[in-house]
Amino acid sequence: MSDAYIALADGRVLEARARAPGRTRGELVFTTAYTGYEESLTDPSYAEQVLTFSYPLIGNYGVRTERFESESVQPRAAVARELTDDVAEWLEDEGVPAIDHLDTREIVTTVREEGAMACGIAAGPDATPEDAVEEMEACVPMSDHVDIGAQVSVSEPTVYEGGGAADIALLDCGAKGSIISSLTERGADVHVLPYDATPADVAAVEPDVLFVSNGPGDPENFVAAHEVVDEFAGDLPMAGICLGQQVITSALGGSTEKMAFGHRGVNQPVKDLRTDKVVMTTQNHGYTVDDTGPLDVTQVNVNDDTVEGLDNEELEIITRQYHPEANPGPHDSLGFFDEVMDLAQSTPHVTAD
Ligand SMILES: NC(=O)CC[C@H](N)C(=O)O
Repeated sequence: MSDAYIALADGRVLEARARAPGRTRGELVFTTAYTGYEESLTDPSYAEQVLTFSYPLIGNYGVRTERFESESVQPRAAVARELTDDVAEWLEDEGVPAIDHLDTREIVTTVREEGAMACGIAAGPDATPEDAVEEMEACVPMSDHVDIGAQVSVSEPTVYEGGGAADIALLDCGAKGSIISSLTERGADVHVLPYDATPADVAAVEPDVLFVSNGPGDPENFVAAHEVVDEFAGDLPMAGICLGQQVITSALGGSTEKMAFGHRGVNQPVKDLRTDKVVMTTQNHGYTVDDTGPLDVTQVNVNDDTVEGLDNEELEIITRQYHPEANPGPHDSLGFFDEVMDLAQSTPHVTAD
């Protein structure tokens, strides 16, 4: 008798073992990362998703809060072939359902073939397959989570001091902690602003750079962030990571589209078109830039040619689709933050009036 079930939108229901009880639903995605489960499970970009680990053993070096990217577990549920007790207990304490002892290869191949899909999970002594199906049927498409930013953003402005070398206004659409620390470590004061900050809120911190963070869900739903980008383009240098790249691009007249199953892992090869150099990158996204608008493509994914880096020298904009801050993942692309610091030195400040 199983005590956990996962129902997929294609009609399949898989039996599993409950490791943290509960019922939930979300968009079923997978990561191929073989390390960094603490960082992935606390990455706000996973809100409203059910995260499957393709690597079979998750938790073999414990759980340490120093590695967390935010204060709570962000995916709706975790799925792995085998979760250690440390991870299972952490997820149970956080009230996040977790299941293991199922064929995660079947989930990965299904998502690869059919795309990210709705799923429902029921785990615990009284769980039934019907409960999981009921959850799956109540799951809404990711783009219907129109105010997803409210789940993951600060509600009040918060300043992280790094020494005053620059003032960076960071629109927190669900920022990973290591994006903030990558900037403070380079001397910047980071003014973290809510995802729905107004242009006046941004001007009030007199920033040298506007930085749009990573975040969950459909970038088109971050309407206020689009308005801020539109307002300051040309007057203030801008940088963005992942959702930040997507928001900046579409605010300037480009567009984004949903990918079949996205990129999630720590070994995605990215080629810089100006240097021909290839680096390994950390990724976690389900949308991609389609039309780049006024921005030039600087970097592409070696596997599928999707846009990984954009810039516009005149507008002083640089963006990345992958996660240069790593955490987890290779540190090949940390130099992006030095480029952001260079942008901060380049122009007169915007001042509040
Ligand atoms: N990590 C991110 O910022 C993800 C961006 C967006 N939610 C996507 O899935 O593409």
